[in-house]
Amino acid sequence: MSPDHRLPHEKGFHISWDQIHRDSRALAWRLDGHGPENGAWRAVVGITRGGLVPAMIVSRELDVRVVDTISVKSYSHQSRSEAVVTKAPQADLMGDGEGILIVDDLVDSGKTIELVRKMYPKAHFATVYAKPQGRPQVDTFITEVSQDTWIFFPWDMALQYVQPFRGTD
Ligand SMILES: O=P(O)(O)OC[C@H]1O[C@H](OP(=O)(O)OP(=O)(O)O)[C@H](O)[C@@H]1O
Ligand code: HPA
Ligand SMILES: [Mg+2]
Repeated sequence: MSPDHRLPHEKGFHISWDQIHRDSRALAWRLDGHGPENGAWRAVVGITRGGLVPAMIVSRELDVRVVDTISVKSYSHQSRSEAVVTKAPQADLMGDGEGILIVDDLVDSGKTIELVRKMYPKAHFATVYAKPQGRPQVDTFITEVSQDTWIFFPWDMALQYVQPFRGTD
């Protein structure tokens, strides 16, 4: 994608599979022992689709075997539209969210988590990455990036050839 297509984001932060794995593990370790039932979490819920990778890694690290999903759609390419829930997790599992760890890959404007938090006010919200505008919406995160940075995840990228810095004749 050309830089023009990335505007209005000034910068790109490109994350490899290895990096998201390490950062998701760091998130799990930070959350370990902080659940309400003897430190344990009742369930991990991933916000689709980006939250599914960190949710899987967190649930694996914390040995949580109950994993569910909530589907929220809010972005089409890089433009934001109204966030809508297109699939909810199991109602009897969720209750008001007490003991539930809800995981997403990142928080940007905070609108996605704001919507989910209204549904489950007692849940704990965790993201791997956070931008300043959405930061107040998350309880735990690992790395902050500036608001004008677009985060590129490994599932949206592919290895490709790049020209040498000095070019060729
Ligand atoms: O804090 P916000 O401004 O709401 O943005 C953050 C959300 O946007 C992205 O999801 P997206 O809606 O693009 O869907 P996807 O996870 O299926 O790619 C990202 O994965 C977060 O869920
Ligand atoms: O920076 C971002 N990267 C990928 N998806 C996103 N959805 C909102 N912000 C971002
Ligand atoms: Mg998402």
